[in-house]
Amino acid sequence: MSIGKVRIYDLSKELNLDNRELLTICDRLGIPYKSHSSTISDVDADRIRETAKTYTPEPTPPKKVASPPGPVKTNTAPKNQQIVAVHTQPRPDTATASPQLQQPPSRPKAPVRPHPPQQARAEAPKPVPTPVKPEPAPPKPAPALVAPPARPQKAEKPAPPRKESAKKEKVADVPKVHSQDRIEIVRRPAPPIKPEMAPKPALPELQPPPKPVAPVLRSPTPPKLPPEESGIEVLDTRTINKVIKDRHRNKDLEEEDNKRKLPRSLKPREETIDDDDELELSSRLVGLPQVTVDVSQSLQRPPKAKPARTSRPATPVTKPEKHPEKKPPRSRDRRQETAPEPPPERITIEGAMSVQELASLLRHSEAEIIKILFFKGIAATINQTLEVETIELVANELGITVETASHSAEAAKVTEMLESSDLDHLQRRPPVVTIMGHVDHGKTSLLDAIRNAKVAQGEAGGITQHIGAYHVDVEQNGEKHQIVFLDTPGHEAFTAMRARGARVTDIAVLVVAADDGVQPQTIEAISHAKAAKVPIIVAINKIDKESAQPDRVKQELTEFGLVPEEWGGETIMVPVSALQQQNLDTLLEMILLVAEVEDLYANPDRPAKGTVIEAHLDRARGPVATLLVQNGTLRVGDILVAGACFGKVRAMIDDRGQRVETASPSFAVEVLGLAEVPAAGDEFEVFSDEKSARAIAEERAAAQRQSRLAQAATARRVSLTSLSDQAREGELKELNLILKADVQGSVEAILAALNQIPQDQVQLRILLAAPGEITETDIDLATASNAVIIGFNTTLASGARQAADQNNVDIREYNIIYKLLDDIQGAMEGLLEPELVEEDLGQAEVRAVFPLSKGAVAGCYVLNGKLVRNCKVRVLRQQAVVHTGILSSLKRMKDDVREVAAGYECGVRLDDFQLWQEGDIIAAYQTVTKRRSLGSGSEKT
Ligand SMILES: Nc1nc2c(ncn2[C@@H]2O[C@H](COP(=O)(O)OP(=O)(O)OP(=O)(O)O)[C@@H](O)[C@H]2O)c(=O)[nH]1
Repeated sequence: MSIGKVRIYDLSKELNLDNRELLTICDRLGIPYKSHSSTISDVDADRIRETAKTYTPEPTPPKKVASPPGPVKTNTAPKNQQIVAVHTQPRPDTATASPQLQQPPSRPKAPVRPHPPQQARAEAPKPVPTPVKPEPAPPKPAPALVAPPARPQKAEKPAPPRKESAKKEKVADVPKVHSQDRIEIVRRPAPPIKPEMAPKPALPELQPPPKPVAPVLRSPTPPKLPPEESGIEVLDTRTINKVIKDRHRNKDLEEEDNKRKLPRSLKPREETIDDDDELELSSRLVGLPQVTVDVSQSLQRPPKAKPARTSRPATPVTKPEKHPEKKPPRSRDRRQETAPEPPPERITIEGAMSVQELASLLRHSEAEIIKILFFKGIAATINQTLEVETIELVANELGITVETASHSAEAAKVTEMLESSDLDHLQRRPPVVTIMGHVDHGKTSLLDAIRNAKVAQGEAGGITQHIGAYHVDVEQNGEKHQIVFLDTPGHEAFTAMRARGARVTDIAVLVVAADDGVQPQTIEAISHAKAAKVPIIVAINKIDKESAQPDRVKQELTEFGLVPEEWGGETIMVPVSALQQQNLDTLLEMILLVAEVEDLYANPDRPAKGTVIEAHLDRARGPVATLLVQNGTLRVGDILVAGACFGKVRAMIDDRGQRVETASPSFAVEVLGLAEVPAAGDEFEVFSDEKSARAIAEERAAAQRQSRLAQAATARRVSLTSLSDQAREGELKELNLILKADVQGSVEAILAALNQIPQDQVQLRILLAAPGEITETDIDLATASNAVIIGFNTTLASGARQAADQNNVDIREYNIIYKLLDDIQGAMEGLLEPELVEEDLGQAEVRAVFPLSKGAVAGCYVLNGKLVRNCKVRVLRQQAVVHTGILSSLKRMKDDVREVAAGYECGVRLDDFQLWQEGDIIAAYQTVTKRRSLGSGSEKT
């Protein structure tokens, strides 16, 4: 590809052609490109301009859609824009919470449509800019079709008889093959990516019968993603940190950096033990005291006991999905004979597995696994069951990434919101965008700047705590578009929520501060977006700063597969300043551009389906859930099931605080009327029949209860077995916790933050972590397992307080996460045995000895410090300790005194020592307790 200077997209605007047409010309001229956001050289651009002069647009290309232009249509007419946007200004009185839906490639019924569009085009003044949305067609039955004037550009080249030649490779045949209805969907520019796909590319989706399934809704993942994204790359923090370190180590060698494509740590480590070592190790290990742990209980497990996982009882052994290869032989002898297969880069597991199974999965010897465990302080045998955390520990050591099946499924989840029956009613929907990035890189500011509102203020703890959703209206080329932003929080603690954010996202905007570059959460965000196959647009923020180095950021991003367009890559990178509102229009334009490539359709004419973005219990209003409608239209009065919660929509409030009656695809609304608080990430669906809705909700609730019981049982078992383990361990302590919070997001945030607390000396056990009130059941669990209950922004159910008092259960309530973390850390430190430390008080020299009838008194001179009655003393004679005891009597002259300071004389008598000699030194000291800290050694109290 030539190092472009002109973006195809811009050229299409210049020539008044639509992107697809321009791509067709590119194909004809043999100019390579990947998408209409690709750039091409000036020379190629000139060739295109030349060709464009004689270019004849496709006859029927149902191309654009935009239903009848009139953007403000009300629900009346043929459902075009019916779902009136919730725009700021002339909000349709009835309140219809819906971003504008554009009749998708309006699937007209009339196969004959070629004419209308044609005319439309002909009439449509080419003026690229905006207006002139052909009013012409409106009256016609299939206005939508005619409307396409959305892209007036074409008009210009009307004359030349619509030669199919031009477009034939791509869309041309389309209309013929398929029922006219589907044409538009197909027209998506995605296919152009590969010229070979020319002959009716994505058409299959359009076929009426075969349900197109998810691909339509969720981005089929065009070219946006970098090359190696073939596999899902979810990097854990350790790997990320490694990568960062690597990168910084080589910071100054930028050229080398350039060459380095994949961070070393992402590749499997080569470090293997030779056979000899292995043998030796094996034999050594065989003799190891069987101090083994029930590793499944993981008491010995060093640090981080990912509590989140606790919730899911480790299921029996699992297999990697991605390693179809046969298991390597297990016997050690045979193992040594076999040529080792290259270890995998990542494995996927579903739960615990034995050392033997893990070895086979990792393609390393059992001895090596055992060795690694051994050096981590875990003595394990070949048949020992390892928990997920332990497996991760081993795999990390080997440079292998571990994914839990559920995790990867979640990340890569394609929400199949569309059904085949929707095909005939598809309309374009606004893109749902998530803003991701490292802490303080300006996510909130950017969102603020874009929607011109204040969000950053008043966030408890100074950080965004909950996911919200907002939409903005963007006018482009005279057309009104909408973009829905999910407001994802930026603090590291909310990683889990952010990951979820990517799940319902069509496009991820990755914010990277130009003065700070790629940071751990930047990389996490990249891997989450890649895993979810969501296209990434990079916003290089804070370019107003003097220290901004946008090129450096680009350079750093290339290491993670994001190569800027201007460097020949495919990633759109827009330098912006949220603070000075610089370049925001370009960013929005790019979002719309990418959105156009994605197939973002939904059928508003059906009952709603979507995802719970957030939910909490409001004291006044009851359960409140923020629902993102992904298909269909949600209406007040609808009966729905969200996760295991049944509900009837009592009221809906949009992101601007307005009550609305309906919410259409891509729109998020706060819904009142649920019976319980669903979990964020739960899917919801509207049912026509209350009875079946209730039945489904109950069924799911029962399943949840079941797993909760299992979870509690597991927790109890853990607690019991821990007794023996702890006894063996001697040092290890644990703090059992039950965590209840207002919303799932908080739960996850807190769990993630707790994970950061060092746990090598005191381990945290989260017996239960769930949103909701603190109930008597929680108290029971706490009583049974000697746990402390932590409540975050939540309340106590009736009877809970009394039960807690009766059972002496400690309930701690918080509303600021940092305070909670401090307390937990304090409590953990409190569990460490305090250390007794000696503190010198002073020294005195014996200058005379006065025998008494009973014993003797030493006449002393205090050299330094002081002597204190009842303090501890050592009697030193020629630097050797001749006695240690308590200073039982201390006199000045004849008076008993409490202490004598340096420079004074005094009489000292010890109960159990009389053999004083002149010249003896009395060293006085006291012992004090010092609190040990979790991090390192000890710290004074
Ligand atoms: N100079 C400059 N400062 C910016 C810009 N954008 C954001 N900031 C500043 O960067 C800091 C962090 O901005 P936020 O928007 O809170 O960052 P965030 O990524 O949302 O932070 P978290 O919510 O904590 O993850 C604030 O002090 C902003 O004023 C920018 O374009 N230029």
